[in-house]
Amino acid sequence: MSDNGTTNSAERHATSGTASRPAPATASGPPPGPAGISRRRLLGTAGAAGAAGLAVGAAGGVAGQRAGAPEALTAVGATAVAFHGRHQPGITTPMQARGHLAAFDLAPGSPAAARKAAAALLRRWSATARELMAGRPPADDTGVALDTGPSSLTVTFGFGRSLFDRTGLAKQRPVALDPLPDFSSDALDARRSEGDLWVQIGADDPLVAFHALRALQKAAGSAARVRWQMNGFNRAPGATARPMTARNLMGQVDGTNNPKPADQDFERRIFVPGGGEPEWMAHGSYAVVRRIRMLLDDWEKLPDREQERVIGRRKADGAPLSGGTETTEMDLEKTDASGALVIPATAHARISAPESNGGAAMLRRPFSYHDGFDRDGVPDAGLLFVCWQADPLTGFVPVQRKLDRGDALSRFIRHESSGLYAVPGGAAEGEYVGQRLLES
Ligand SMILES: C=CC1=C(C)c2cc3[nH]c(cc4nc(cc5[nH]c(cc1n2)c(C)c5CCC(=O)O)C(CCC(=O)O)=C4C)c(C)c3C=C
Ligand SMILES: [Fe+2]
Repeated sequence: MSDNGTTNSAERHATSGTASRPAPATASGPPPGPAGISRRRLLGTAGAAGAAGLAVGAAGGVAGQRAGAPEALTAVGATAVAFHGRHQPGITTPMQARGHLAAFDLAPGSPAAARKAAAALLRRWSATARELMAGRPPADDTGVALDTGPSSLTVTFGFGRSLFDRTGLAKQRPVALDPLPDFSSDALDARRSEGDLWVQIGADDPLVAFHALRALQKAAGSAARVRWQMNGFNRAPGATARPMTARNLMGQVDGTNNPKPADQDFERRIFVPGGGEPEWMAHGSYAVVRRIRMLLDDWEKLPDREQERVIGRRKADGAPLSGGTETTEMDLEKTDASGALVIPATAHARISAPESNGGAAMLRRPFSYHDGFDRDGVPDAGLLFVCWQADPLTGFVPVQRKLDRGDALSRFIRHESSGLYAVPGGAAEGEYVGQRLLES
């Protein structure tokens, strides 16, 4: 990261397509002003995000829009992501420090009434998300996020398979929403899976994230009830000296080989094309959501050398066991003096690589979670795995099938819940998310 906040191509390559974010404005460079950050640095940060293809509003202007808010915020608080755009926010946006995932079920009613209620709800939710993402509190505000800027808040909406029958829109249901196959390692809890509507919230401030969750739940009113809800987190912006790929709760560098927005085939792999099927999903994407518990007591007994063989990458820096640095391509053919594969045949990174799956790829954008310890002190912790693709049948499904058959990591994880959601393209100004479906 250079002083003016721009990310050079080598640095961008060295981090996940979604994990890179600016260093805190106060970490280096000229001394900050009394309010914590100079205007030059603030604008530099917004400029860098814009150059990376991310939708960012006028960071410098956000604080001024709120009566009683501080005159200037740090870059963390001031960064705003645009609600309107070709794609919904929260897909290519850098991963945020805090996340909430929630599924809602529509209230019982006739298909016509349910569709009308869903349309009104998405209109209300879109308006709430747009205001909150710009740092403007809703009319009946609880005050939870007063004093903070938008803090890179994003809200993303998706539709589950069950929504289409509930609303009489079965003919509009994408084939891509067909149920995921059963996997032998699944231990799924139906009550924490699927749902008519899905909401993903991310923000770099925990109060901002909770505020959005509560505002959306209240905006649902009697139209929909929370079916399940999960809380997650990632490394806080500025916690590392330079932008670095995230680590998960097993301590691994996780996200290295994600597709990058600069890749030539990124759009094709992650987003449904305009004019694709069905039409209302143009520029949308499909999210697979899995709550994956990590069996940390077992994992942490394994020596680092063995942990590295499970993944196929070094723990310290994420470099492949075949050599080089984090960004060096894996050499899947390399053998040692005894003729054994250096990256074991069962290594997670080998089995999940596009080269092992006919090119199948997905954009992984997870949150870690920790929901406490049981009576014996066993942690309920792991990954809220969220991956994005233009079609789950050519993304998640073939890769998970292969992992299910021979991944060395599977001994240390358990898939406990699952959801598959159609996430429509971004709403244009004056539109709400999903309007093209709900008013078709
Ligand atoms: C079906 C998709 C995947 C699931 C489920 C999954 C779970 C999972 N993964 C890790 C840790 C790592 N995964 C890494 C790479 C990686 N994983 C997947 C897919 C799934 N992972 C892919 C497609 C890739 C990229 C492979 C490649 O192209 O090289 C890595 C290595 C670093 C990286 O590239 O991100 C780690 C570490 C955990 C802990 C986990 C479940 C809890
Ligand atoms: Fe993985």
